[in-house]
Amino acid sequence: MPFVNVIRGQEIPDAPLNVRTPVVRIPLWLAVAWWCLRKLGRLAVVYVRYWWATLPATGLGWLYLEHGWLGVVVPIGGLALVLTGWAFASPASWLRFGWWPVKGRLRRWQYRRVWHPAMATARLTVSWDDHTILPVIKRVRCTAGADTVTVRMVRGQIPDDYAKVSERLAHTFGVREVKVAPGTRPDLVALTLTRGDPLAQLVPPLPVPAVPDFTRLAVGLREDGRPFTLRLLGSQLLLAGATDAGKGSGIWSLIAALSGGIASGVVQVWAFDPKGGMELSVGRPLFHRFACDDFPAMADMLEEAVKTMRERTGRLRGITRQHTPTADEPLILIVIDELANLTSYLTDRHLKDRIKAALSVLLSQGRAVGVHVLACLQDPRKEVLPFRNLFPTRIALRLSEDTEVDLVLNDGTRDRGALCDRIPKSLPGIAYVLLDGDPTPMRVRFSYWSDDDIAELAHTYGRLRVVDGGEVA
Ligand SMILES: Nc1ncnc2c1ncn2[C@@H]1O[C@H](COP(=O)(O)OP(=O)(O)OP(=O)(O)O)[C@@H](O)[C@H]1O
Repeated sequence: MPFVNVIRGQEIPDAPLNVRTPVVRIPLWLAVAWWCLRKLGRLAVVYVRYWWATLPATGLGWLYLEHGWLGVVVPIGGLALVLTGWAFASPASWLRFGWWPVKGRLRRWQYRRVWHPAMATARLTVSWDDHTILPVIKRVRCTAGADTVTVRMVRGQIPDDYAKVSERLAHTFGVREVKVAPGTRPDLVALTLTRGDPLAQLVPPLPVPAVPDFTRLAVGLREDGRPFTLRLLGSQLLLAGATDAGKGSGIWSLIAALSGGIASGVVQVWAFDPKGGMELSVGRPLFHRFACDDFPAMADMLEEAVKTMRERTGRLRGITRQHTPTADEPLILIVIDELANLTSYLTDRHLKDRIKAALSVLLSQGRAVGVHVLACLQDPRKEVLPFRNLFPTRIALRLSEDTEVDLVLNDGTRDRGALCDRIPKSLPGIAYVLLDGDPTPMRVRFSYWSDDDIAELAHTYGRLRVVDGGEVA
């Protein structure tokens, strides 16, 4: 026998406590009227929510009733003409204020249709107290080839929860890539869904500026369509990539961006090509110093750079915190094609220690006095750990394994979208980089300089020719 009877409409005489709820009889007309009212209310909500579609439709309906078909065709035709004129006259403003906002609304509707299953399969829904709580789409913004979906997270979630399932989300929404970044408020996360690939086409050599801007050297293209620029002032650069990943195009893009300065004497490039000169010897006239297989000469050159650096430091101490390159005191860029050849594979222990010591000093103290290093590395497991934090700018081309990505860039960067191990071999020169402290990695492609382009560059801008430490003017 139940102790308490709570069954609606029933009374159990021998139950000690009956809490039967009263039965209220509602007339049919009232139930129908209530149902109609609710449906009308929902319709009004939809009408207001989708005002951008419902208001024009209402206007057109009114015009049709007042003036017949002509009343509909004339305004639509007129509007189409005005929009076409706008698109031709000012494509940028048409995209920004005309097409992309409309596309954003359509896309928002598309994402909402599949949102619940997408969140459920990615385990981003939260079940609590018999309810399933979904993240909410706040806004969708479209740009060329990418949509940025701002999502209000469920309480207790963090952006990294979304980053961890970014690959799954990309497949669910049928896009090439999903990148995750914290939103403008702590409860928001921004998902950037990239569709097409603006980097699939080869990036041709960029124009060489006569006076290089050391804070913005254009070396390629970003996936958002903007130029990929590198800051050399105050930085040291590490370029990691597997065999044939395109380290050469990274080196040559940077040297090309500096060539105007090489010609005027404001920049000196000291090139180390420990793989026998295969990569860099084409551009020899551009280099102030060049060494390819003479390791003692390389150690001497590095120690000479340290000496120059120390002299400058002594002179500039207390005067300025950042050296300004001039023809009398040029910016020195030390380019090392394969760092591990100097620091790991070298069998002469004494030589190796000399090189390592000089490099450590240059990397830690050189950037303030205009002595910079661009080091390439094929296998990040070899030398990246002792040196990694001495390179403020790290660029990862195609890598062999997913674990290498966080080794080169920062911990957690692969989860945030730097899929270097997924870059196809057919797309050399594509890389991921962290720009200006932004935790979301940017996908970029270096411009491609063929041997002929490099030879022409060297012919136009080259000044000195130096072989294995011996200077040839
Ligand atoms: N940015 C680029 N765009 C298109 N093709 C490129 C680009 N960079 C390199 N390539 C092509 O990819 C191939 C390998 O390039 P590269 O020699 O620069 O790779 P790498 O990483 O230096 O290789 P290695 O480790 O063997 O020195 C070359 O055939 C080159 O033509």
